[in-house]
Amino acid sequence: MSDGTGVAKDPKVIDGKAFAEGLRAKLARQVATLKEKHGFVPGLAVVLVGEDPASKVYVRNKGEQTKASGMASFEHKLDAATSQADLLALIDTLNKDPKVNGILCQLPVPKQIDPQAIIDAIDPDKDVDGFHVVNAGRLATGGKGLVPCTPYGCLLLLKDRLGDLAGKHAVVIGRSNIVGKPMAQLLLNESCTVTIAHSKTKDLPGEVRRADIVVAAVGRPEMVKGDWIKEGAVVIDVGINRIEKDGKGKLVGDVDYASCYPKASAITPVPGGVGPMTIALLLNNTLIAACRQHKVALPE
Ligand SMILES: Nc1nc(=O)c2c([nH]1)NC[C@@H]1CN(c3ccc(C(=O)N[C@@H](CCC(=O)O)C(=O)O)cc3)C=[N+]21
Repeated sequence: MSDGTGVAKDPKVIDGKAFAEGLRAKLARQVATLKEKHGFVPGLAVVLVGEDPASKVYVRNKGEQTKASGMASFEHKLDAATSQADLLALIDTLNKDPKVNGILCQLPVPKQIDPQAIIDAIDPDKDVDGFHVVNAGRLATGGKGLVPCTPYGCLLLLKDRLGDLAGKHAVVIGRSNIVGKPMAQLLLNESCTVTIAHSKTKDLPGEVRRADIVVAAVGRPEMVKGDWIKEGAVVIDVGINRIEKDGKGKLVGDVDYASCYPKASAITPVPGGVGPMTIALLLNNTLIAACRQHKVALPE
């Protein structure tokens, strides 16, 4: 396979960037269809309070991609000293605005604000992060909700590689509400046998060695080592860690790529793996939310 640069692509490497580009091209066509047939475009509101470095990268990429897909982007950049009451008032306005179909408040928020209060305040039907308890409950009970973007993106990459996931043993490392828990739910819904490992897991390398699918979402740079990986396993790296290496800033995942690569049958790189998928699925969730709010079918 070639990407036009003359450099052959490594088939072992799961190209999340290319997959996300394909998704976004499809989204742009769907958005165009909605505009033509139904006279509306999906709208996404992103709220950023203060300046978190990880959120800034995310906001920059997202803003460009929202507009490129033909959707409406509403950015609200608030001062780091914003009170919880003021933020809740903005969320209330966005909940009531019919042009806003999706709302995302960047996390983390400054310490005077309780993130749970913000998540609880967002209309579940506009909760494109899928963090609201109603959406977590729908995912857990097989209902029609909005699925958190990062695990959703990981699932699409896995299904693209493996097809049917039924019966696979999946080990999810990390138990956050944002990635680990919803990832485990999604894999369970695909009939995987799922283990959720975490900081208190007794023999983490031993647990990971049994996995056909490894999803690493702990936020610890290069923690998962090659000798933990069963020959032929598929490795999905959710981590985005900025580290200093040889005096330079570098982006690494939760997986020690160099040692895991030879063992895996497929592996996601950082950057260019799961990260771009998160944004593509955010736009996809916005499209889904908009279609439901307008009571029209999702275009082909
Ligand atoms: N309510 C909320 N929802 C989120 O989903 C959320 C959030 N808050 N706060 C911040 C984190 C971070 N996050 C990223 C998503 C994509 C990339 C991404 O596109 N990464 C690229 C580029 C990375 C780079 O070049 O720095 C890659 O991995 O290839 C990064 C980071 C979403 N977050």
